[in-house]
Amino acid sequence: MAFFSRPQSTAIRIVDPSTQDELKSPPKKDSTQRKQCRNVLIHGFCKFQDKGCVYSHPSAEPQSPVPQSPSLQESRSTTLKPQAVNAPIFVPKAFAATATPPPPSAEHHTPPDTTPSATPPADYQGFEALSQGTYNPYAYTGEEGDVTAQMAQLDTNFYDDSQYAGYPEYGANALESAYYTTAPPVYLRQPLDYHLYTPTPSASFVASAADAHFVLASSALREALQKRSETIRQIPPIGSNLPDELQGYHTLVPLETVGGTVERRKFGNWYSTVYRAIRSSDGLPYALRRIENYRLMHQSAFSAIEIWSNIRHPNIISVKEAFTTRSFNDNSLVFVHAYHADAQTLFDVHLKPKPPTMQTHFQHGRSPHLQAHHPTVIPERTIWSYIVQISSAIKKVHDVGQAVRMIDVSKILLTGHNRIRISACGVIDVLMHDTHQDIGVLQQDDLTMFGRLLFALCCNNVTASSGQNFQKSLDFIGRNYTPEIKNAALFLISKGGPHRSIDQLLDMIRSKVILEMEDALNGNDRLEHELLGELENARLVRLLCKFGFINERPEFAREPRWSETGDRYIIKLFRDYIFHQVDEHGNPVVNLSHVLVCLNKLDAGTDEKVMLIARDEQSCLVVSYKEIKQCIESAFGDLARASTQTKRA
Ligand SMILES: Nc1ncnc2c1ncn2[C@@H]1O[C@H](COP(=O)(O)OP(=O)(O)OP(=O)(O)O)[C@@H](O)[C@H]1O
Repeated sequence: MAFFSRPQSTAIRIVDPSTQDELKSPPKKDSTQRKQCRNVLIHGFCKFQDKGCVYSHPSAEPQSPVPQSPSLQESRSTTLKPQAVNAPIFVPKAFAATATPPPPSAEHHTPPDTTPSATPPADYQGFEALSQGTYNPYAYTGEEGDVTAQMAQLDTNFYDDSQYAGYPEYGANALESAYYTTAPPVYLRQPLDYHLYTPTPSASFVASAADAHFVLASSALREALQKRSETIRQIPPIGSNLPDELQGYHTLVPLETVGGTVERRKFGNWYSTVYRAIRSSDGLPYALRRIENYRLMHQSAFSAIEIWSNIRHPNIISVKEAFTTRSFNDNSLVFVHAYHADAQTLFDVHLKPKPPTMQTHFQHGRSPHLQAHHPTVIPERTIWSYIVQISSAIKKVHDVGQAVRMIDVSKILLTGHNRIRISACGVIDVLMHDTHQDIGVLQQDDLTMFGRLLFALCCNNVTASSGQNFQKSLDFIGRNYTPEIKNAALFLISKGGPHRSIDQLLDMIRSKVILEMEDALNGNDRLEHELLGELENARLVRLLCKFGFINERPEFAREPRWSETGDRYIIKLFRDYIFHQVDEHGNPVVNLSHVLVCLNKLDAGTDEKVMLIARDEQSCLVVSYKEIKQCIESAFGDLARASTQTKRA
């Protein structure tokens, strides 16, 4: 059985190196068997002697004018010398299996023939190409079979096709066609290093440390998203006396303080309360708006909900459904909307009087006493952003022949950084179903309500557009904002004719719409940038899962060969090396950085060596991360194959 095949080489006894004979490196290929390099004959030296030229170079010493690069020298000096540990060369099973290069495949290993009919003699192609700056050592086709074999060997050692089998988009062919179709000939197939974190664009192009108009700075964005998750998982307050279940929704949590001394505002003529609830069928949170004591007279009132449930717009809170219920011990009407965790109304954000602060007086060194909050003027850019977003939402609704009917500071929610959405859509349509009104008139009302909202936001006062405040508010807007804002507010609030439309407003503010689009696209780039940074999060989990599958399988508990020899033994010792280290006092070392460093190196398959010590401390193994990676791939492959065989049987 494949699982139990005995490894070719395993443990090395720890012995005194001086007592051991020096081991010889494997003999190199006899260069005299190869043709002599013509460069040496013609020029007396070959520039490419150490750079891939496969011909023989009899006098090796001073003839190469090209000094060896430090990195090359270094990599040679750091190459494992088996003598150093006085041990035979360790060849793990998986490695040994792939050590013999497979027959060269034309598709992958033969260098593409780039030269058309008038090809210069093969031996001189290198110089020609060099003079043209396109030198490719592997296109030096004098002994193509030899080069191809070398490439095949290199290829096999660097890259194992099977590890990408599950990822068609990472497949070697896909990569080649994606990256190299128009490129000049390649010497080696370079797989995408998908185990490496891809560098994100320079901070000077995508500034993730600072707030963008629609996206917070990277750290603040993460914090906000964490807080949202926390909010979604908040449990209902004890003694809230809410129904356990409501038409397929459970775990109701009120989103506003109710009862006690809290003054309740009315939704039209009715009291309403908003809850977050979890829908049983999909386990997701939704916002439930309950209208208390409302008796629905006609089922046809819900027809508007059907229309609203089909409207999708980034500035409208989507409508899911509506139903009546007696679960609250009254006749309640419930509207279900999309839930946006941590959303706040524009009233709460900008207009609500804030609690008094003492900060100013402390700063001036005077005795602290409470200072009333003075509302701050909302920046013009923010006002324009709100205007464009609300206009866009209104346009969508008017285009489908509906009216929003509720554009108010208490019904527009701030759901993200400068992102607003109109909430409670469809509610008035149901509540006022019996009062028939012309849709054109309702759409004109939308514009007027929009104008009032603009006055309220610019002047920090919900009654800014009312009779006695109107002139003062207009002056205030004139002093604090550009004339364009004032014009837009006047256009919306004025009793225009029936031709006043949202399209006219959009024409007036075209330049601001473009600005908003720029910011939205920049926000998109920022989010892609953030996503790129998170893309490879799963790779260490994948590795740990493989460890979990391989280590200590109970069905092999009585089979010492499963874990005590071969690849599995190396994996077991490596697992000890990562997780089970102890300090000099025998206490466990719990060092997460060590774990992450080891797993990252393992995933990358680096050439760095580690010494793995047997549990009895009588023997050790010196293996590279690359070899351990191959052991894991091989052991996991055995398991994966066995699992599919069982299924087939
Ligand atoms: N879809 C939603 N997703 C998340 N939170 C919401 C949603 N709809 C409303 N809320 C939150 O519920 C709370 C109450 O909303 P509501 O519309 O009742 O506002 P209000 O200021 O209490 O107005 P009202 O006078 O109508 O009671 C607000 O804090 C709002 O942020």
